[in-house]
Amino acid sequence: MTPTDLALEARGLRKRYGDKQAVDGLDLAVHRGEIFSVLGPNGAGKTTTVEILEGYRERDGGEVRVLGEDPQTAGREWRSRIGVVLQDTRDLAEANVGELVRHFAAYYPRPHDPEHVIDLVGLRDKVRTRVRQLSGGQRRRLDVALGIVGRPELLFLDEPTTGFDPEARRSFWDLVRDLRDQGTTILLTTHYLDEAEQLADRVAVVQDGRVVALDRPSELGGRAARLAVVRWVEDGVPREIRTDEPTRTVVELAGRWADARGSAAPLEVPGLQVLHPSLEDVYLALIGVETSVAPVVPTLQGSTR
Ligand SMILES: Nc1ncnc2c1ncn2[C@@H]1O[C@H](COP(=O)(O)OP(=O)(O)OP(=O)(O)O)[C@@H](O)[C@H]1O
Repeated sequence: MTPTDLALEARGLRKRYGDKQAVDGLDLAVHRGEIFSVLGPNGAGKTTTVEILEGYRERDGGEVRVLGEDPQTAGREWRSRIGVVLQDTRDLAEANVGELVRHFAAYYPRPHDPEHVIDLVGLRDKVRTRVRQLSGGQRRRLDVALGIVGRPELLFLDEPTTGFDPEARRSFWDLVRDLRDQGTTILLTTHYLDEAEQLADRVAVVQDGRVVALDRPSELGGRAARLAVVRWVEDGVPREIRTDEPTRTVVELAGRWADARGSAAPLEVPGLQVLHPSLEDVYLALIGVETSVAPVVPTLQGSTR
């Protein structure tokens, strides 16, 4: 991988607020053209990290390159190449949707057609509506429109679908995939595990200011974390086996169960269940939260949860 294949790279990133070490030696490398998701519990250091990468916050230590430049010293030309979905457009409450998107487009050298962007985010029928009259979900779509209208090479999406209804989330996901397919690199922070699973090419789990796991969503936590759990109840005692061959395990269990009871035909095994850990189960195990499927996961820090 050459440095130019990376849209952004952070090494040993550190940031402290008073006696709180919010970012504590964090490493991150995002390839050009990928959707990279950052997951982590409240207070893990995600927003601080993203704001440093966006150039809105100074770091205490570490190396950062975003589109080849240090965000702390990069100029206007660099800023026009990144897109940031603002959390809040309240200051602009009196403008209407169409005015605002056109106004933002004018700041960029190669913007998308504002009308096309308004269609893309599904706000065509709100084009003359003032910002303060939009619903929460419509406001987020407007935030996204403002983030992408400048045709950014790198787009930061911070919890973009908060307040969306299920249908709006799905159409937003399609929009994000389209942007990626057109070559936009996307850094997505989200609290929705299904969103990361649907969208992200790779996921980093951040806890206590460090990356504790990094992989494709389907591989996160490693093979052991993905083992199926076969459960049943024997003599009133719950039993379980972790296996990558749940079908064979169930067939063997059923055969043994019937044999032990002198039956030639299969018998129902009480409480039989086959469970597959979801990304959410793996994620919760990584950050140390117990769930009913609780897989065993190694973290990048060397410990096992
Ligand atoms: N301006 C600040 N001054 C002091 N402490 C701060 C400041 N900003 C963040 N912190 C603290 O730094 C830690 C990391 O916060 P940060 O907002 O980066 O986490 P986060 O992962 O984005 O959390 P959330 O998911 O809740 O948005 C938290 O303990 C937070 O209280």
